[in-house]
Amino acid sequence: MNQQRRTQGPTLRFTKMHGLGNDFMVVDAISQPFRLRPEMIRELANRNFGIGFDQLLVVEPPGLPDVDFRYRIFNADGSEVEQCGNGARCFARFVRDQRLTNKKVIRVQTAKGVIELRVGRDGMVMVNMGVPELNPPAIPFAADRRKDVYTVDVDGQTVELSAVSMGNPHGVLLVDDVDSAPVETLGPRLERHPRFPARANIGFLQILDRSHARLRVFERGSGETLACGSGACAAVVVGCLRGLLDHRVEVELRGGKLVIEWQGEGTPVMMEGPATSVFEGQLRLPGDSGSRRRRGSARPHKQRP
Ligand SMILES: N[C@@H](CCC[C@H](N)C(=O)O)C(=O)O
Repeated sequence: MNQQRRTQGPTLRFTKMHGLGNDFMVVDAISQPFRLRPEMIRELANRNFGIGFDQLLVVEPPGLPDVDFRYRIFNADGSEVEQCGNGARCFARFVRDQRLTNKKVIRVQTAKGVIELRVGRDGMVMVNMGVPELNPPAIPFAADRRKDVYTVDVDGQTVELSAVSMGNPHGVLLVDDVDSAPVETLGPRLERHPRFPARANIGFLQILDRSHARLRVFERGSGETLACGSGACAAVVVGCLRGLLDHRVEVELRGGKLVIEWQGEGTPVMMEGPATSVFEGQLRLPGDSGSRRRRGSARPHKQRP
């Protein structure tokens, strides 16, 4: 019995959430100790053998003055990344649901700077996603000068795309119809294309009219997701720069709709959308003895409007 206790490590409380079907395991690392290795994150992200999620979000105390929290993001493949739009909305809902703050405007430190989140009365969350970066080395994207559209060679096939960073790197391709777009074939090749030295999220954008678009995103480190918030912001920036979209656009993703606003170069992109809690759970992590067995329990989450 004692032996068994020693092989089981500490328990970890978490909340399963999603933003339009882009799903997350969210961990409060303020009130409980938390450190996971990349292989453990991959195991937990597995949809058959683990909890299953696109990203892990970790809430930590702030490391800067005038900031409420620090928020870290890990893809399903265990890589730590700079930005997550849907995650930011879920983060805002999480810190209020868990009573870590009662503020309506929350300032959060991410790996790429501070973002501001505003929780509305209707439960919708508005995120200031910051000013998009279009300078190739800063994205990072390999090009000798900045252009709105780049030509990229993918195994002998010429592909036209735009490149932008929303804190994280995005490539955006215009397509006639997202349903038949080559997301599964071109997505992974472009994600790891040498011209994106830090890899990239690849969006396939269909323009419906000047204020409506459809989008599918093959995400870096997670594969195609039902929605990508930073991808929707990047797509609207690209659509505006190419003169195809107005300043306020409803973007339809596979999991639902986001409203994105961008007033043009040098201004921040605003994103508005929902954040949903699904259930709360508890895991027993493997102990130091190397036992890889996990035990868990979960209870459905009561929704607040
Ligand atoms: N789902 C996210 C983006 C998550 C990070 C991304 N996969 C990356 O590697 O940059 C969103 O809603 O923005």
